[in-house]
Amino acid sequence: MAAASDETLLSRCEIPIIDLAHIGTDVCPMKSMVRRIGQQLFTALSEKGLAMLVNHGIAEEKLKAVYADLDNFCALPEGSQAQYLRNPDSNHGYIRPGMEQFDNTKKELRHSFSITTLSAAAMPAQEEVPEFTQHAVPLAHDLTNLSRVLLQALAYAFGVPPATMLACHSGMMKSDGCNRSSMRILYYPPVPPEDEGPCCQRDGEAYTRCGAHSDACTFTLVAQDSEGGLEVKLNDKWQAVGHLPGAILVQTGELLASWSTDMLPALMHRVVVPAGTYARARGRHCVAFLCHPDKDAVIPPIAPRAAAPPPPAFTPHVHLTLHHRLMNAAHHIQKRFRETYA
Ligand SMILES: O=C(O)CCC(=O)C(=O)O
Ligand SMILES: [Fe+2]
Repeated sequence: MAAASDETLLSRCEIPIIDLAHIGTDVCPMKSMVRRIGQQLFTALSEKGLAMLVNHGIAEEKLKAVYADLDNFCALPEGSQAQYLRNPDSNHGYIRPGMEQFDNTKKELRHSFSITTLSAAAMPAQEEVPEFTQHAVPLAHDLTNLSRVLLQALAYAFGVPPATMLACHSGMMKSDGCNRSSMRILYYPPVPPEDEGPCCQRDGEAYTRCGAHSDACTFTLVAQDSEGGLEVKLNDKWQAVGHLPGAILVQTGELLASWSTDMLPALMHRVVVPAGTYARARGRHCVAFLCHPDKDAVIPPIAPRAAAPPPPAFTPHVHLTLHHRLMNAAHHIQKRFRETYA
């Protein structure tokens, strides 16, 4: 069931909004700002599992360009698309509607191009989608750099050296197979699909856009072109998020939840078929950047610095447990892939 009213977390002012203006760059961050943002991020993720980032420096035009490229890719004949289908080993490539299911009770209407390597050879060819590579690669770098800023901010809040946190995520988008980070470009087509006749209330029962799940990563950055049905589970209730033009959402993933022993719980989320005819007929675009640690990373135990309640005592036993979980992060992700892909 979709969230009951037209109200959203945003319209009720229940989403923390974090302003990244003046934070500097990932290589030259402004320390005092990074510390402050670390505390804001920690509070937001521990209380809500998400925050909206504004003044993050990623121009809307860059997002619009990749949305248009995915539209052009989706318009190619199936035979052309087939050359780029997702490779299960690298997790790179095109995922047709129905190939990736988070919830097996409804058909998930979603096209996704998942980018894990920035090599031009792995992208749609110039003659098929002319500027796919030129648009996707810089955006992937921007989202990597934004993730590196947030990792440093979180490190301060956890009392971990920022360099350590960065070192554990050093392979993001390096295309060498040592890190599972991915940039997913997503298109949710109108509901029902154009070849299935007019829209009716029952479409929400047969179809969904993205089934309920949490992400098997450190955190996810989400940019979206419209509200289009994004919901999160808070206090056991599904709640519509709402859309703040230009903002990028950050959501806690399962690995951050594990390392923080659930001080920052993983956020369950989904995208439902919106109730209004106009929103259903419009389709929705989104970019989700899943920030993963390196496959061989060992993250030190983390505890909040100045947050209440007081940090749990990390005994050697807890350290061992965290270390053990971390060593199994790669296995955890493999298991999730087996459950999700047809
Ligand atoms: O479209 C969205 O907002 C969510 C996408 C998502 O959850 C995912 O790709 O993991
Ligand atoms: Fe997700």
